[in-house]
Formats: sequence, C-alpha cells, structure tokens
Amino acid sequence: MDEIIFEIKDLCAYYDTHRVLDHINVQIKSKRITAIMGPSGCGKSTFLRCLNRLNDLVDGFSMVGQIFYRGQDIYQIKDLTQYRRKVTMVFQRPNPFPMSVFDNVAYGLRLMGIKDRYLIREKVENALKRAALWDEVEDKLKKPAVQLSGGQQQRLCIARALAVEPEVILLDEPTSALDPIATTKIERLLETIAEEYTVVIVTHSMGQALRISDEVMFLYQGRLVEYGVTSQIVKTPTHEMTRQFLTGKIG
Ligand SMILES: Nc1ncnc2c1ncn2[C@@H]1O[C@H](COP(=O)(O)OP(=O)(O)OP(=O)(O)O)[C@@H](O)[C@H]1O
Repeated sequence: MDEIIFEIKDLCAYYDTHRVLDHINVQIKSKRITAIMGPSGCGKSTFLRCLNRLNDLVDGFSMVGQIFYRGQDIYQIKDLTQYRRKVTMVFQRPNPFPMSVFDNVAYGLRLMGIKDRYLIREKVENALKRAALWDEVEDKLKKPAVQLSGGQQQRLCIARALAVEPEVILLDEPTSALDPIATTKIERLLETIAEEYTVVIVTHSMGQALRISDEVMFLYQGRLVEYGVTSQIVKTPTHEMTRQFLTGKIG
C-alpha cells in the first residue's frame, strides 16, 4: 500500500480577494516524485509554498481548508522551524549563503545544535555525496559557494537541504535557470533521492515531468483538473485542459 504523506482537503488560497487555489483535494504519496504542472499563473508555486507554510508571511495571503502532514494539520504546528526541517524547500534560482561550500551544508546542522566537528564533517560529506557534488567540490570546501557554477550551486542547495535529513523536498522549478547538462544531473539526483525522500516539484517542462515523476498534478486556474500516474495521464488525459496543455495549445 502506498503511504500518504500529505493530505490536502478543500484547499482554497487567496491573495486579498483573488482566489488562486480553488477547492484542491489531493493526497501526495510518500517516497515518490510528484510533479505539479499547468499554465503560468495557475497557482503551482502558491500550492507548493502552502505545503511548508511559506505563504504565511505574504501580505494579503489567506487560505481555508486543511493540509495534513502525516495526519497532522500543519496549520496547528507551533514549531515551524522543526517542521521546515522535515519539509524543506529548494528554489528556482540557486541561493547559496555567502559563505564557504562546507559552511553552506553545515549551516543547518549547526543551527540544530550539533557541535561535534567530526560529526558535522561526516554529515556534510554525506550530503554532498547524496547530492552528487562531492567529487566536484571535495578540494573546494573552503571556497566561497558563489564561485561554483549555477548547476553546482543548485546541487549545493539540495545538499544543504539533505544535510538536516528532511522527509520531503519541495522544489520550485529547480532547473529553469540551468543548462541541459546541469538539468540532467539534477534530474538524475532527484530520481536517486526519491528512493529515500518524498519529492514534490513544480516544473514547466512536460519532458522533465515525464522523465522523473511518478505522479503528476495538473492545475488550471487554481483548480486541480487532473491527478494520477504520469505515464497514464500523458497517454490518456481525461480533461480537455490537460489535453490542450500537452499539445501545447495552452502553456
Ligand atoms: N505575493 C502575491 N501577491 C499577489 N498575487 C500573487 C502573489 N503571488 C502570486 N500571485 C498571483 O497568484 C496567481 C498564482 O501565482 P503562482 O505564482 O502560484 O502561479 P504559478 O502557476 O506558479 O505561475 P508561474 O508558472 O508563472 O510561476 C497569479 O495570478 C499570481 O499573479
């Protein structure tokens, strides 16, 4: 039986009075890659950001409905830092901190109160290896992270997320600023980490969704118009909007 990690019940989201998510009901499976697709402005990023409450501080944002993470209503959670350690986010543009490669990955570990230098070193190395970056940076650990290439910086951000041992990695178009080679490396990496983690990714690329995702959610004007196994939906979409999106008539 597939384990459900997120259950979203009747989620509506608003910026002031503008409704951008419209009665979304969906369950997201654990240790799978779920892609969120749909035309520009349909609410993909807003949905993703709801999953770790990143919209909380956005002016004018409000929502109704419920999001359960492992059965717990996330809007009842008091310790958001702890929650965001479990449900972490990687953004569209790589955003390494202005510090060394090593310190970027060690940052969250130190924040957790880990002081043992050997343990930090071991966890940093491990995270960089899981992010398929170790071989490229093992002799650059003390160099500023901003000196890495864009693709390396994005894998560093993924390593930073992995270091604190999350359960879910949310990614908002993580490859849109990268070239095809860097994109392929990130896609391979996501496929590998999905054996251990739940991955939810916003992507504009049908090819990317097909290559890496198990399930896909199609949003259209804030509504979830289709959800299911990616290969099946691509072959036989049931909704007219999905069909139009797949054939490039809307995008
Ligand atoms: N901070 C904000 N304040 C007001 N409106 C917003 C804000 N952020 C997003 N919106 C609006 O909410 C709607 C959904 O935006 P969202 O970024 O979630 O869509 P998206 O599908 O991710 O778009 P894209 O593919 O272009 O990134 C859009 O109409 C957008 O203009």
